[in-house]
Amino acid sequence: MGAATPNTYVPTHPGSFLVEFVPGEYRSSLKSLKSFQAGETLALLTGISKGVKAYSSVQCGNGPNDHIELNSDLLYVNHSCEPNVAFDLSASDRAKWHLKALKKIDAGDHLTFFYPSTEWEMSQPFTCECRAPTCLGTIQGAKYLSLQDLLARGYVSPWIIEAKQSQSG
Ligand SMILES: C[S@@+](CC[C@H](N)C(=O)[O-])C[C@H]1O[C@@H](n2cnc3c(N)ncnc32)[C@H](O)[C@@H]1O
Repeated sequence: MGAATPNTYVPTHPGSFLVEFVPGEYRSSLKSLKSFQAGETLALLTGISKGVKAYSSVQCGNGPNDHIELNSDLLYVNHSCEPNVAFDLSASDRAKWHLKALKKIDAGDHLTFFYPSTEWEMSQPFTCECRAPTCLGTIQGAKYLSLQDLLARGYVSPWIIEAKQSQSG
């Protein structure tokens, strides 16, 4: 699925999430239409496919081909340095991969995840506009952050924790 446009948009999770389209490159975002408790699963990652590293991919391991495309509105989950959701791809069974709440989410909240929690070295680094008090500025991937900075965001993929431990060891 390529990026949607406002004219052709059909929600992939009707009743749960809605893309808010903003003119300009990469300005759009995903809003929750429902409330969720911390720890709750917002959605299973159905419809994913293998991909190559891209602005739209999510990394699922340290192999060269360990990138997936979400093929859904979850593409529009922006980054925040104080995120409210995480992509948990830790299960060996892909059917269990899911988006989970890191804190209480109210209907109307925008969904954000901490991109370095899954991305080692991003294809498209950017200057973060999350405005969180603990904003890290430039977001390039886990390779460029300390394990402490990663763990402070509530969730990090287990393979990234291992890679950071080997990097510093
Ligand atoms: C997977 S897309 C997320 C959806 C994107 N906002 C869009 O409209 O297509 C990732 C891109 O969105 C932008 N982005 C996401 N979070 C951001 C943030 N906190 N600050 C600035 N840009 C961000 C960056 O350009 C990033 O490469």
